[in-house]
Amino acid sequence: MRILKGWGGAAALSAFHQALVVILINIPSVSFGLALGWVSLLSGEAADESDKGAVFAAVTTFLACFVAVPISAKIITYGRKYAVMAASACFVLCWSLKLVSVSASDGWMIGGRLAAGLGGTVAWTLAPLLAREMCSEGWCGAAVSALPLAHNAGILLMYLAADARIHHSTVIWSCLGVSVFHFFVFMFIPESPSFLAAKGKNEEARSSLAWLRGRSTNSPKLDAELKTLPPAEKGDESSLSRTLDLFRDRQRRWAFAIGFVAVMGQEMCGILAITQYAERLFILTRDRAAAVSIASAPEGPVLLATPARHALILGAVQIVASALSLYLVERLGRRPLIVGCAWAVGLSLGGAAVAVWAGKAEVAALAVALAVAVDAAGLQAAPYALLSDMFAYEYRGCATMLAMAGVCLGNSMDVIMFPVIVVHSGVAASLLTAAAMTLAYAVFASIAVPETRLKTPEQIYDAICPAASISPKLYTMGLMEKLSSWLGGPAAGREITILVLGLDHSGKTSLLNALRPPDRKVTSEPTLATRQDNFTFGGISVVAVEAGGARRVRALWERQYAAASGVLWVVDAADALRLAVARDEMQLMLEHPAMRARRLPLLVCANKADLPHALPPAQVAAALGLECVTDKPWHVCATSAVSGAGLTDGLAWLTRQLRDLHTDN
Ligand SMILES: Nc1nc2c(ncn2[C@@H]2O[C@H](COP(=O)(O)OP(=O)(O)OP(=O)(O)O)[C@@H](O)[C@H]2O)c(=O)[nH]1
Ligand SMILES: [Mg+2]
Repeated sequence: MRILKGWGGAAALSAFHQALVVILINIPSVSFGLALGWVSLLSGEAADESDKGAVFAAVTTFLACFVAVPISAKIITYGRKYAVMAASACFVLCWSLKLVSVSASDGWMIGGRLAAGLGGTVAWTLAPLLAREMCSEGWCGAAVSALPLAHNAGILLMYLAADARIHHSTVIWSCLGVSVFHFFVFMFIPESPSFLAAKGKNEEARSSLAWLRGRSTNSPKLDAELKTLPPAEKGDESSLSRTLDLFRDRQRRWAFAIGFVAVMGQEMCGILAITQYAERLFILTRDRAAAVSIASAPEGPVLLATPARHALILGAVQIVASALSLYLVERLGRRPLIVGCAWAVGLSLGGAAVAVWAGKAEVAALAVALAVAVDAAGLQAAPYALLSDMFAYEYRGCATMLAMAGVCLGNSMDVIMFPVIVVHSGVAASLLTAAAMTLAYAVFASIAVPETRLKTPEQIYDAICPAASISPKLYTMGLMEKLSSWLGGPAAGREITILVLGLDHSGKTSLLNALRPPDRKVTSEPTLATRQDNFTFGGISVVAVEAGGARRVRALWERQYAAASGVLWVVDAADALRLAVARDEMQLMLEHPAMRARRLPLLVCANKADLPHALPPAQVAAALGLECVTDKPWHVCATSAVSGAGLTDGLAWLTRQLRDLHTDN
């Protein structure tokens, strides 16, 4: 630890702790991969069974998942940590039963599969939730995407064990050892800070966050992130009422529908079956090729390797690509990855189908390998990141649970449908079906899937389906995207007054100008008294009252205080010398009798962030003494009125706060 602290300070320690947590929360997913690999043809359990037996084995495992979804929903209400441990406990049971089944009847084996299904579902529902809650912004997409990587690693490990002909009981004992070890190690990992904050355990949340971010518990640097944690939940709301609440809001409903189809659809597209039944596919491909080539070339077809090795190569390709997806999902974003990969996988599978028809075994193998690689590099992981981005803490759990039920359904259909098509209509038909389904998914993704990386749920909802009160004619302004829209007159519903304050020359008029369509922009002369404008942010009608910041007109600010529901405080982040003046003015404003002890959201724009010497938001917050502001929710964002950058995030925060105030009152 000391080495890490010396080498890169808190950042290195934080990266180490977060990586450790991501690995540990995904160990049960590795175990699930191992269990599925064990069920597959290569590893033994179903090796002596007929086609029907192998399908039955996989279906038993997946059907157990349906039972596990409501169980998972219940366990996570007691704690994320206990749920991860429960997942490992299921795998301890699974491997123990499989150990008994080596020398006993099939009943034990089926029990083992059910336990794997239960543990696997708990692991799959928890890993994206926990990764999102424990990792910092900018890393959590990659952390969520580690789930398919862990799953693929489990399958590959089992394939390797089978290829190396390791004895069955040695394999089972090793798997059992991993689950037991994980169960005990996880006891020492802190609980999710979001979960603790939602339970009102703020001190524990602080310690947990401090450990995750590699800082001491009294570090002021934790304050900003602590403010983003969910507030303490009121009462014991059941999962069912939370789920009903999820569907009550039109925007959330749409977001869920898109996330659900994105997650379930990619599971249904056939890659699982194609990898799980890879060996069988390659045998059939080889036989088909042999039949064609016997007629034309007596020496037989050229094959890259044995069918079992083909499956192993596929597993290796998949794992490398899954590792790459961790980088791509943060670098490229969710949408380009989902859309691009869906088209590429669909076309590769179509190519593979044609190659099988033409009897080109090697081309088919390469096309399938390409499809598997592209699928693992993006299509498998990115929908999970998309789904977890779409919901705030309170709905993320039930949205993930419901999506997991869809995943179980998708997987079950996958493992039932594709082998049946292979047996009745041939490999080419099954590849063609998978290609058609993936291409249909690609069309859906191209039309419906939004970009969600580094966006708040409100921003995502506004991109998917603007709130009813927003004019359908949205004004799009470069990076501003669809967040803000201009309405000529007051929108329907209650209007909320936001004061736009700050020293002269800080950029108040320019920032509001960035939200106006070209024909409504005002000249950026110093504002003399006040200027009033109507805007709609995220469905809320806002009257923005901008007051001139020159010294002689600051005395007029207080006339506006009583009507204010929120404050947008603009500072020139590139003018360090005047920050002290801005601080004093802000203190005066906050201590005014009409403002003191009122729970008004305070959004501070650290403006002119485009200038080279602009201070980052954390330094602006420190210079303004924001840590002493305890009676108002506050947030600092770096903005540039020139490009509009940063304004979207800040306004989304303000909108969320205003919406909360609006619903509380
Ligand atoms: N580079 C850069 N310049 C900015 C930015 N925002 C505002 N400016 C410039 O700063 C100057 C002052 O901007 P205004 O928007 O008029 O400032 P104000 O806060 O409204 O000033 P008062 O009305 O006098 O209180 C103008 O020349 C703007 O072009 C920014 O984000 N980046
Ligand atoms: Mg002005």
